[in-house]
This record gives sequence, structure tokens and C-alpha cells, in this order.
Amino acid sequence: MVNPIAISVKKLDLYYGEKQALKNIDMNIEERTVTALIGPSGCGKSTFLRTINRMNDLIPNVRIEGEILINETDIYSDDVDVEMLRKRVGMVFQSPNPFPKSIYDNVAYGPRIHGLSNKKKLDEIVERSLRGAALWDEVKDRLKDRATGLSGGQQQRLCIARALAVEPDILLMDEPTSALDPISTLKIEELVQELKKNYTIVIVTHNMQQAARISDKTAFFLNGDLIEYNDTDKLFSNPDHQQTEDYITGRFG
Ligand SMILES: Nc1ncnc2c1ncn2[C@@H]1O[C@H](COP(=O)(O)OP(=O)(O)OP(=O)(O)O)[C@@H](O)[C@H]1O
Repeated sequence: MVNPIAISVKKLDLYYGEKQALKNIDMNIEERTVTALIGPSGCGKSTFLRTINRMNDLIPNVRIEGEILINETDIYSDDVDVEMLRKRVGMVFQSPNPFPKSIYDNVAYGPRIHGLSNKKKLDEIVERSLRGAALWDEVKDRLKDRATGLSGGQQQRLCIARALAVEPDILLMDEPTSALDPISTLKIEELVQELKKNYTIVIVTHNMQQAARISDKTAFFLNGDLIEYNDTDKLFSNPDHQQTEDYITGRFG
């Protein structure tokens, strides 16, 4: 079954000053799928991920050419409201980064800055988001405790709950398990499988086994080029390109 396209990337180039970090990237990402971005350090995975919610806008001297269409709108056109874009395209980072606030306030943060103050509605959103991030049962009796007292794995699921609270369509994850122990990693991987029923997920990972376990499609980057974008099973068992083969068999990277 082919899902509708959630993100359509067309001839995307990105430069940091003179240096080109993404070269002519074309990619269609389907709704409600998990796409893994893999490749050696410095190949452009995180840069590419950040283009999808314009996080690179915050970096000086970045120049972007080409298009990224989300819901048929080019997110780089002048009239795009970047705050609204980031509401629809949430992001989870490598190290869990909860705010130094309570568990409740972390999750309620996004809805509050978007103007919601009704306590009952906020309570509902906090519960729904924490359930969605598979954290509710562990924290429901201590919502007023500081988030920084949670374990690393719980903090990362809290960050996922915080992202879910503003009801995004797309979730970007930049190596979300690299700072976590194996059990917390497994929980996040299971959660990703659950979340893809409702969200489109793009995840950067250094762990090829993780990409193979959790993604539907895998994109292999090398020196800013998208070398291969294929069904995950195909890419890891019978890739179309020699460079992919060399990378997944450990010949470089
Ligand atoms: N803020 C920046 N300013 C200048 N160059 C940058 C910046 N961020 C990344 N780069 C360069 O762009 C290239 C791609 O970096 P990027 O972080 O996207 O790679 P990556 O594949 O995510 O690497 P890693 O796996 O190590 O995180 C690298 O050459 C990097 O040095």
C-alpha cells in the first residue's frame, strides 16, 4: 500500500558559507512511515533532518535552494509562519533536554505558548501526550515533580510527550537513543513503532541495526549526496549501489 506523501523534497541544496553540505536531494516521504537517515559522521544527516522544520534558519550563513513541500506548501516560501511549521513538525534531540520545570509543565509548555490556559483542557493534553509517549503510568502520581529527576530514558519519552502535546503531523528525531541504555533504547524503539500509526517519523541513527529494526525506508547519505533511498529490507539485504553495500558491510564509516 502506498501512503500519501507527507514530505516532498525537491532538488535541495544547502550551503554553510562556501561549503555545500547537501547536494541536490530528492526524496518523497510517505505519511505514517518511519524513515531512517544513515551514513558516516559528517555526511549531512542532521543537516537534512533540520531542513524539514527549518531549524537551520537559526545558524548564520546557511543558504538553501530547492523546495520542501509539506501539505503542498513549500516550507521555504516567504509567507510561511515558522512557528506554525514547527508546531506541525516536532523535533526530539540526541540528549534528552527537558526544561527545568515540572513534568506537567514540560508537556503543557507548547499548548500554553500557543495560547491555551484552560486547566481541564491542559490536563487532558498532558495525560494524552504522556500516554502517547508511553510514560503516563510511570509518572501519573508525580506530575508536579521536576522533570530533571527522571531517568534518561524517561526524560527522552517526556521530550517526545512534549513534542506530541502540540499535535504535530511529523516527528523528527536526531539520534534519540544515542545517550540511552539498551532497555531505554528498546522502549523508544517500541514507541516509534506505535507512534507511526499516527505520525510520520524521520529519524537519524548511527546504529544500522536500529535502522533495520524500526524503519520502513532508509536513506543513505555520503558527503552530502543521497546515495540510496530504498525500502529498508532491500537496502540492507540487496542494495542498489556499491557505496551502500560498502557502508553497510562496514568497509568504511
Ligand atoms: N553549523 C554549522 N556550520 C558549518 N558547518 C556545519 C555546521 N553544521 C554542520 N556542518 C558541516 O556540514 C556537514 C554535515 O554535518 P551534519 O552534522 O549534518 O552531519 P551528520 O551526518 O549529522 O554527522 P554526525 O553523524 O557526526 O552527527 C559536516 O561537514 C559538518 O562539518
